[in-house]
Amino acid sequence: MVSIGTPLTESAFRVLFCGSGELGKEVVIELQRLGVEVIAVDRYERAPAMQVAHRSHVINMLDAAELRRVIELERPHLVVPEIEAIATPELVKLEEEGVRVIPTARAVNLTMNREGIRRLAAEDLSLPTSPYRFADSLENYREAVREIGLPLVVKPVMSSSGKGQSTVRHESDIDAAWEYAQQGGRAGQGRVIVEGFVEFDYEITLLTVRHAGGVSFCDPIGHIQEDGDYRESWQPHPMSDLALQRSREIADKVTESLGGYGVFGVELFVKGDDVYFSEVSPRPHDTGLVTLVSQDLSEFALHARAILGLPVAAIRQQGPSASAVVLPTGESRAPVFHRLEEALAAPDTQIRLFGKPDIAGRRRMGVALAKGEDIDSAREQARKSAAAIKVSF
Ligand SMILES: Nc1ncnc2c1ncn2[C@@H]1O[C@H](COP(=O)(O)OP(=O)(O)OP(=O)(O)O)[C@@H](O)[C@H]1O
Ligand SMILES: NCC(=O)N[C@@H]1O[C@H](COP(=O)([O-])[O-])[C@@H](O)[C@H]1O
Ligand SMILES: [Mg+2]
Repeated sequence: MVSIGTPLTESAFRVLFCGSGELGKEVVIELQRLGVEVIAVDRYERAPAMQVAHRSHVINMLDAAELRRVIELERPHLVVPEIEAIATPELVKLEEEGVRVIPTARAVNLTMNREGIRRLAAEDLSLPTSPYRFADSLENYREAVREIGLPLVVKPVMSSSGKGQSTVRHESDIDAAWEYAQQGGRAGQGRVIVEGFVEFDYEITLLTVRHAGGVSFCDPIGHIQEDGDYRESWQPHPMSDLALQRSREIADKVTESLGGYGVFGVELFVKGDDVYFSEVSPRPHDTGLVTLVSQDLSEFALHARAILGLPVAAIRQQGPSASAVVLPTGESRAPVFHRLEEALAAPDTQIRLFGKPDIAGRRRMGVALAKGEDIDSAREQARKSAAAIKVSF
């Protein structure tokens, strides 16, 4: 039986977020609607989820002692990792001491490092993936490149949103990709994964929900990535029955192995009827922002329900829908968003502005969402709406 008390009293059900970006913000809003007390933690002040939580802490989440201090101070019923860059081995220890980590500390620890999740998927679970090698010196890297062959993709083992990632198509780009990965990784001590380039027809995110009533799949989300970072997503992405069945089998296997309750974003490459596992987020996925308009229960609402141990009886897809990111480049501690009337002029269009407190270079600051007669028109409207938004710095 799940019971929820009263926020800010001794009966409160407390949830602590490690990471407070745009994805966490939407989950926090859903938890607030269920009367949960929410504590938001991140490395900087006024992060998006902090602005809708009951209170917040600013710490270096990669520092094990700091992470432990905040969790012991707040004594949350659940700890919800929202980004990868956390001292996950400390979460494993805390879990052994009785702290509940979503979905599990092992899942968070394995997926924070590309090596952990890739070896689990390819070697333990025998799921199809791109060919891969790991390297932590320029010499080993060059050898890995020779073994895999061009074209290939180089990524720091610890990075996300495409940071430090490059595709190598020509001999002359090999060393530059190593250098770029050295600068782009976080806390990875220079280790990289070298992956054979998969010439896929399309790629999808299969949102998979593990909850008290079993496992549910959302309709597949198609997306476009540039520089390893998402630009547009849409749902439902058309697929053959066989490719969809294989996708669900892969998603079920990998999420079952990771265990726990919550939403997982299973990233898959599809070529014909062949499906390759790429990676998985043990949390809502950025491409799943489209579910804010495409489903009756968004991926954020689903995560909230699942982690609380509540059932998900059905997920209703509500027609062709799309998202397009608002991704400005500039320098500011108080950016301003203009021409919102134009962005919202068309019916069935919404925007989210994340409220990030500053920008230094390129940063995702918002998203446009649209429904349409078909996927093409939904995508066109989402792109138009995102492009209409002008940012001043
Ligand atoms: N082996 C590969 N073959 C072809 N394309 C790839 C390969 N690996 C990555 N990509 C492309 O780069 C994108 C980003 O890669 P990946 O998901 O591994 O990076 P990431 O930094 O973890 O991104 P995010 O955190 O946004 O998921 C993929 O969605 C895909 O478009
Ligand atoms: N692909 C992972 C992803 O989209 N994560 C989302 O971006 C935030 C970091 O944004 P920032 O880099 O602008 O601070 C994270 O907190 C999370 O919400
Ligand atoms: Mg990815």
